[in-house]
Amino acid sequence: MKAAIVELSQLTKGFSDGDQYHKVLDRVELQLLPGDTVALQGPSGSGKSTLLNLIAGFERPDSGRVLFEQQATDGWRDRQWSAFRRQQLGMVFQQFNLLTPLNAADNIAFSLHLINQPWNAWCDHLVSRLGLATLLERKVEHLSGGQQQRVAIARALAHKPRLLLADEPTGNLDAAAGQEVMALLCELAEEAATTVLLVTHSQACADFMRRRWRLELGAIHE
Ligand SMILES: Nc1ncnc2c1ncn2[C@@H]1O[C@H](COP(=O)(O)OP(=O)(O)OP(=O)(O)O)[C@@H](O)[C@H]1O
Repeated sequence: MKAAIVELSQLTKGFSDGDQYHKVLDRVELQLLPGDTVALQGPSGSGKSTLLNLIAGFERPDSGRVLFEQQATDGWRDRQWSAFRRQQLGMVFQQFNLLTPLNAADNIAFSLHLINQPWNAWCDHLVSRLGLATLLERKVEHLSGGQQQRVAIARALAHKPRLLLADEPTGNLDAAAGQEVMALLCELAEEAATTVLLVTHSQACADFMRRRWRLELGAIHE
């Protein structure tokens, strides 16, 4: 059996609201294997984004562990989390989260700039497959939602990360644009050998993934 890219072990996380503690994740166990594509679904407020935030290091667990490629992250400082995100992680969000003063090309090059790498043949391939060749000089705020999400996918995969976290990537798109974005995301993640964990409320979107998990009452069910 291949070693997990990400493993959550007995992971518990909750939030305090006044003097009430509200447990969101309760001793969650999961493993994402190399090449996995997984849809994470569940009711609103069940903790899907919280789980992604724990894997990305934006939140810290109350107890339990996040392991990345068998390395425990418990002792990581902010600097190590930043390096991990720059080098190993790609992220795609519902709201695109592009750098709006910049054009499409500079947004895509941004991930490479953070690790001191130049634009390369893989970036040209991403641009070509995502249909962005004629849009590279355009400010991203002047692009349509579908075009912006295609730029976001190129940015997320430009450095061939080990793991792609996608949070409702089609949430702001119509059905046709959503299907197109999902097909490209899957194709390019596979070419980059990137493991995908995708949060979605859309069954059509989840159907693009090979595995499906449901998060409910703090626990994951496959
Ligand atoms: N930083 C925070 N402080 C306090 N409570 C939080 C925080 N982040 C999340 N929560 C709470 O944790 C619970 C899970 O939130 P989360 O956003 O992870 O759910 P979700 O499954 O992604 O929901 P949705 O599908 O609606 O996006 C919610 O009750 C939310 O209010």
